Amino acid sequence: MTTAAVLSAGSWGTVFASVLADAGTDVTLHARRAEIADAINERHQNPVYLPGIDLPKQLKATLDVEQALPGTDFVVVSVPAQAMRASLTAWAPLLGPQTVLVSLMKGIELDSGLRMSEVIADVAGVGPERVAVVSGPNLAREIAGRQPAASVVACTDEQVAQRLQAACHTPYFRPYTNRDVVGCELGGAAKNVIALAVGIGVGMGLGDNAQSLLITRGLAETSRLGDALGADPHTFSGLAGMGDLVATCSSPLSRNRSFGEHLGRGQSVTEAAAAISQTSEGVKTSEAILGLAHRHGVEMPITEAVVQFLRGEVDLDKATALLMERPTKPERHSCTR
Ligand SMILES: NC(=O)c1ccc[n+]([C@@H]2O[C@H](COP(=O)([O-])OP(=O)(O)OC[C@H]3O[C@@H](n4cnc5c(N)ncnc54)[C@H](O)[C@@H]3O)[C@@H](O)[C@H]2O)c1
Ligand SMILES: O=P(O)(O)OC[C@H](O)CO
Repeated sequence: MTTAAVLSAGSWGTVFASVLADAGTDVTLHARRAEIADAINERHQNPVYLPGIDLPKQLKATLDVEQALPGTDFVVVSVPAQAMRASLTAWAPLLGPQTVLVSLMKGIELDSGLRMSEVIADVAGVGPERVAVVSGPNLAREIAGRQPAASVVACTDEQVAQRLQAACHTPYFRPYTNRDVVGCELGGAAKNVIALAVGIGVGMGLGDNAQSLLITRGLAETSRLGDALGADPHTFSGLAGMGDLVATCSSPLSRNRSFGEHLGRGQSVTEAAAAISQTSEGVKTSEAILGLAHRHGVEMPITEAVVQFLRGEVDLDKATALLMERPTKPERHSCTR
């Protein structure tokens, strides 16, 4: 039987662990709080992150990472992107020599500009063939209700991707494989920034035309950066690109879009963070992506406007003007600079 440990028991970690369990994988979920571990083991619920949702009865939770990790086929990491390096540094000594590490995270490390799979490889000292990524239009609460969804399992080693695909394939969760780890991770991280922008627009009372503008040109600027980073341009029209962008920008379940809505209604970043109270990766990842864009000479005007607004350098009217008053130009294929 395939075995997996999932670190940790937030929204997506809990739901992806449930998917693995429903797929027949033997899963242990690591929780940081006793109330969560006990509720999962005794009542099959995670009352903090997924109140009212019934989890698979075979899903086990533990507070003891030394019990969860040793000897597992997959170690799945699902913590906020900016906390990943420190968390994995503590867990790395417990990893087995064959274990494949799986990132569920959709962020870029702020200080280094590294993607999560790069941070994992760096901290765990493993090659790219032992690091996989799961990314796609996967709003945790819908999947917790076993509503149909698809995703992408990306790894440079196709056989590793296929093993993970089999370990998480259920009647309601359909994973595709892809060898383009760069494109899948960038698509997942950048869509959070665009979802912030769309949410801000919604909060300001802007209509569907403006939302479509941000989504479409957001995909264009993401594809430009992907081109510079060596991603496969086709990835951005797939589930980890356009698919996730549309789901996140359209759904009231998205924390990033909701965070943006609070900002668009005039709340501060601190007030919006308090209102959402869960991970909204786009806030810090916007800075990281803009840093990458500058380093590679890529124009990302929507990301730039989001960053300037979050830094308090421009207000919403000025941010809107920055985007709308840019020089006009032909609409080109999205991955041409
Ligand atoms: N929720 C979703 O629908 C969803 C779907 C796909 C991908 N993701 C991605 O998964 C990642 C995790 O998101 P989430 O929704 O589970 O977030 P969450 O806020 O629901 O849970 C975060 C988890 O990380 C833990 N944590 C928080 N700070 C930590 C720290 N400093 N060190 C170690 N652990 C810490 C928390 O205890 C919690 O278990 C993010 O990168 C997110 O973009 C989320
Ligand atoms: O709630 P968000 O904004 O973190 O988005 C969740 C998932 O990434 C959607 O695929």
